[in-house]
Amino acid sequence: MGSHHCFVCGDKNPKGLHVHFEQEEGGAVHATYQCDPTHQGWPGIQHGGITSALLDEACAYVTYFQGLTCMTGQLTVQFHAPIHVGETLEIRARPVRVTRRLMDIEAEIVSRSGERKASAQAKMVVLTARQQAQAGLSNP
Ligand SMILES: CCCCC/C=C\C/C=C\C/C=C\C/C=C\CCCC(=O)SCCNC(=O)CCNC(=O)[C@H](O)C(C)(C)COP(=O)(O)OP(=O)(O)OC[C@H]1O[C@@H](n2cnc3c(N)ncnc32)[C@H](O)[C@@H]1OP(=O)(O)O
Repeated sequence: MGSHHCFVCGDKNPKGLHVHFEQEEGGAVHATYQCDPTHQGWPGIQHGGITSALLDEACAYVTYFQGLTCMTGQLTVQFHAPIHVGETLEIRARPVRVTRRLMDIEAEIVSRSGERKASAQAKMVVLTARQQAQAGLSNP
């Protein structure tokens, strides 16, 4: 569990998505999520912002499980197919390149039947102690 009040994963956020991420060998993460009717954009279709938040969070969890304090510097999302209300989704992310200050991460969302719904590439910036303090994350 990251922050208890996180919109995507927080167990104490009454308006949150309550997604639980698990770690895999090699630094990858995964979670499942069922598309909720309150998160529609077009009728019956999940809002792209929710899809983006799920992908962003998966990328954040890759860094979190490695003990790093990061923020998303860049997130590029591709929406491949509509996500329908009620569909159960698998969310996955994995590190592809790691330097001292940056983690490049790829994430994707697939349906239970294996249809690729969305994918993303993130640049997660490893915060310096000063940046953590400036962001108010010194005692998260
Ligand atoms: C049990 C309880 C534990 C409690 C723990 C609590 C919390 C922790 C929890 C959870 C983790 C899990 C869940 C996640 C939580 C949140 C989820 C999603 C993540 C987000 O949603 S987070 C919000 C959105 N996010 C922002 O709000 C960032 C705003 N922004 C800034 O705060 C600065 O902009 C910053 C710091 C990003 C950069 O600072 P800066 O500009 O000073 O850059 P700096 O010198 O540090 O760069 C170093 C290297 O990153 C490269 N770089 C920099 N910026 C880049 C960019 N934009 N694109 C591509 N590359 C970039 C440079 O090029 C250089 O690369 P190189 O080393 O190769 O030269």
